[in-house]
Parts: sequence; structure tokens; C-alpha cells
Amino acid sequence: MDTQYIQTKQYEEAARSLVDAAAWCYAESGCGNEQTLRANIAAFEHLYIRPRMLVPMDAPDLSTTVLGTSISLPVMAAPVGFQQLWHPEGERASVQGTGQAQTLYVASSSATTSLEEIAGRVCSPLWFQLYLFEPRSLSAQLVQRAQQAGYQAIVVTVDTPYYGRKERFWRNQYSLPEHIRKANFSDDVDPMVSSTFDWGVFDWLRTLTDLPLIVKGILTAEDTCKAIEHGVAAIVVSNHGGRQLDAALPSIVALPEVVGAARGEVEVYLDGGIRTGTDVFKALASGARAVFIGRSLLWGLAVQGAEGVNQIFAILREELEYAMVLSGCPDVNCITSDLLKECNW
Ligand SMILES: Cc1cc2nc3c(=O)[nH]c(=O)nc-3n(C[C@H](O)[C@H](O)[C@H](O)COP(=O)(O)O)c2cc1C
Ligand SMILES: O=C(O)C(=O)c1ccccc1
Repeated sequence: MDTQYIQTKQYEEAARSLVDAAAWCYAESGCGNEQTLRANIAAFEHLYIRPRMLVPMDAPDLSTTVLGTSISLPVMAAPVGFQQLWHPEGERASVQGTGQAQTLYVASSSATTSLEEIAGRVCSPLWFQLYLFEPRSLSAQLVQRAQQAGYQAIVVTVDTPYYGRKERFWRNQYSLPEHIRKANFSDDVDPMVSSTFDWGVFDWLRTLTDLPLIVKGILTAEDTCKAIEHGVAAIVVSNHGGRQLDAALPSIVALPEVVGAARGEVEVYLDGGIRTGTDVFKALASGARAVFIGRSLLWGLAVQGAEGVNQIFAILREELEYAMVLSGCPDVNCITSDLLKECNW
């Protein structure tokens, strides 16, 4: 066992010394005073596992499905823009490492590799993340290109009517290197996110594609009901890794109300603050079908490219496997809310 990299946080420490200071600050930053960034992590620390003993099992089964697609563990790659900031191979390496781990990759609208090129490397199931741009035709074209290229679903990010205020990054007067470009657009196009959309956007997108539509960035029961009314196939409970609205609810705190309002009609996933296998366990016990990782995937990417991404999933897989065996869960469906207790101290 390589004890140097036995936890994701050791990848974080190693990545910090490898990555350009501006890129590091950009990724690690939250918005505003970073209350939500901190709380995404801290909220997991208030949840404890009520383990059950003497449940006989062989090796536990970590595999599951998301919208019918099989994944080898309930952890997937979140859409993260500008991945060439962390490794010269950028998205090519991260989609490859995600494929090696036999899980699903979500390509960002703001990738430094075009969506067609990412799909050309396909060794993992792929979803495409869509920003709602102005003019709307920019988003419409991306949807059509993603469908053409073989993506299996569209993940619509709805928490970004403006890009969040990454004040730590701004205060340092950092800027990103010149060669970092949004590869899905020609060089003379700098797409701006739009604040003029309403829930009818899902009805509009439905006229453009047959692919399942997933909504990313929901934190309330009210919006869960709206999303279901508008025909989404799944919901990602997310506050964008604490990068949009500061003081927004931590994801793991918002999850139970979304799961309650979804009433089993749509799948619910979570991202934000997943750093260990027990975090994954707690999210599943709170009703998520699976989770996404953002920053921790970047740490693996920075340190070892595709292999580093694969290793991050391997670490989470092993930690989750231990948590399941030690709490009496032979498979992921056994990870239920009775195994969790909140302690506010
Ligand atoms: C550097 C960076 C870039 C991101 N880019 C995108 C993006 O292009 N689209 C999107 O929907 N979310 C984006 N996100 C948010 C992630 O998809 C995810 O919600 C978040 O990183 C999860 O939190 P975690 O980093 O604690 O795992 C980005 C996050 C980071 C850190
Ligand atoms: O930084 C982000 O959180 C993000 O969503 C983004 C947006 C545009 C380009 C790259 C990342």
C-alpha cells in the first residue's frame, strides 16, 4: 500500500505544492466569506454512524446505477471547468481516470477540451453539464452537439445566473493563464451566463433533445417540486462547492428535505464536501443515490493525471467498503437513514 497517498487529503497536500498559485487559489476558493465552503465539510462532522454488528457478508457490493447506467461505486466526477489548469492533459486525463475507476464523468460546458474530443476518449459513461448562456442559442447548440457526440444526459446547472464572487481569488489579484480557453466555443466568443431563465427552460430544452434532463444546484423542497413538475429525471443537491451563494445551506443539510420532496419519483444525488468514504456513506444514508466529487478529483489529476484520478476513486472505494463492512451493510441499498445520528457538539 502506498502510504504516502492513503487519504484524499494527502493528494490535496501534494497538489498544493505542484499547482500554479493562481490555479490553486481559483479551485480552492469559495465565494464571499466562504461560510458555505467551510460548512459543506463541517456539516459532515455532525453526522455519526449507528453501526450494526454481526451482519454476515462477503465483500460488500458497492455498485449501483444512475438513470439505468451501471457504475462500480456510488461516486462520480462532477463537472469542473478549466481542467488544464491542474494537468496538461486536463479533461483527457480525468475522463480516462474516471473510466478506469468504472464510473461516470460529467463534462463541463467550460472545459478546456471540446465536448467532442472528450467523448472521443470514451471509456466511461458521459453526461454533459450545460450552463444557461446568453444568447440562448449558445446553450441550444451545446445540447445538440452533446446529443450528437453520444452523451447520455444533460446536467443543467441552475445555481449560476451570475458567476459567484470568488473574493479570495480576486483579493490576490490572480488571473488565469492565457492558454486556458473554453474549448467548446470559438476564440471570439466569451459566453456569459444568463439570469433571465425561469423553470420553462426545461420545457424549452425538451424541444431540443430526447436526453434525460438533470437539474444541478437545488437546495430546497420547493424547487424539488418545481423540477419534478417540469419533468427532470434527476436532481443534484449542490451549492456549487460553496462558489455561488455564500451562506447557502450546506449540501448534506439540504439533502433530506430534497429527498423527502422527491418522494422517490426522481433520483437525487449530492455534491459538496465529499472527502472520505464515510462522507459518501453519510450522503447515501441521507437519501442520495450517489455523489459527485469536484476538488478531490482535481487533486488526483494534479498529482498523477489519469492514474491520480483513478486513485482518488480507489481511496473513496476502499474507505466506503470498510464503512459498509464495519456498519453491517452488504450493499449500497442497505445504507439507510436509521444508520445515521446527528450530534450537534
Ligand atoms: C474549479 C471548479 C470549477 C467548477 N466548474 C464547474 C462547472 O463548470 N460547471 C458546474 O456545474 N459546476 C462547476 N463546479 C462545481 C462542481 O461541479 C461541484 O458542484 C463542486 O466542486 C462540489 O464540491 P467539492 O469541490 O467540495 O467536491 C466547479 C467547481 C470547482 C471547484
Ligand atoms: O468556477 C466555477 O465554479 C465554475 O463554475 C466555472 C465557470 C466558468 C469556467 C470555469 C469554471
